Amino acid sequence: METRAVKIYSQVNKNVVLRVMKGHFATTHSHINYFMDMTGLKSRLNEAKGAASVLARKYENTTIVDTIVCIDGCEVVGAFLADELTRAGVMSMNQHRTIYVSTPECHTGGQLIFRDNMQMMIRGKNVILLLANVTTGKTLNRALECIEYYGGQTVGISSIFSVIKSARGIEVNSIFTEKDVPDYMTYETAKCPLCQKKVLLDAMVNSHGYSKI
Ligand SMILES: O=C(O)c1cc(=O)[nH]c(=O)n1[C@@H]1O[C@H](COP(=O)(O)O)[C@@H](O)[C@H]1O
Repeated sequence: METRAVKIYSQVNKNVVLRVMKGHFATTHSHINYFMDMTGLKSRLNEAKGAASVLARKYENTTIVDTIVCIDGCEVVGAFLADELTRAGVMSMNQHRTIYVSTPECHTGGQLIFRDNMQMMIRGKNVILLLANVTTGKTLNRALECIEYYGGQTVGISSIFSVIKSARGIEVNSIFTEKDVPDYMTYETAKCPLCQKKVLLDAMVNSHGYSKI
C-alpha cells in the first residue's frame, strides 16, 4: 500500500506534506476512498513543527489559550503549537502562565475522560482542540462534549485535515480540506457504493494507522 502514496503539499508551507493512499478504507464512523497517512506529520520533528506553524497563524495575537487538547495522537504537533503561540505572545490566564498540552483517556466504550489529576487543565480553561482528521465530525463532537463536561471553554478547533468547516459555531482551522484531495469521498458505512460494487476493503484505519485485511 505504501507504494500508492501520493504527496499533497500545503499551499502555505511546502514543508508540510500530507500523504494519501487511494483505496477503500473503513474508519470507526464511515468508509473513505483515501487513507490520510499522518505518520510523518505527527511524529517527525520538522514536519510536526511545520504543521504547528501553519495552524498557529489562526490564533496568533488573538486568543487566550490555556490548554491544547490533543486527539488522534497529535501531541507532538500540540507541543509545537503551544510553543508557536507562546512565542507569538498568546496569553495564558492560568496560574502557571503557560500552555498545557493534554490528551483525554479513551475509556471502555469509547468515552473520553480526564482523570482527577488532569481536570485542572480543562476546568475554567480556554481550550484549543487539535485533531489529525475530521471526516464525519463524530470524533470532533465527542471531544467537544468532553471539554464542555469537564468545564472547559473551547476557543478554537484545529485539524491537519478536515471535511467539516465548523462545529458548534467554531471554525475548524485545517491545513488540508477535501478540496486538496482530488475525488475525495466519504460514505456512510451502510450506504458505501464501493461495498455495493463488492469492492473489498483495503484496510481498517484509525488514528494509529491502518491494518490490511
Ligand atoms: O475518517 C477519518 O477521519 C480518518 C481518516 C483517515 O484516513 N484515517 C483515520 O485514522 N481517520 C480517523 O477516523 C476517525 C473518525 O473520524 P470522524 O468520522 O470525523 O469521527 C478519526 O479518529 C480519524 O483520525
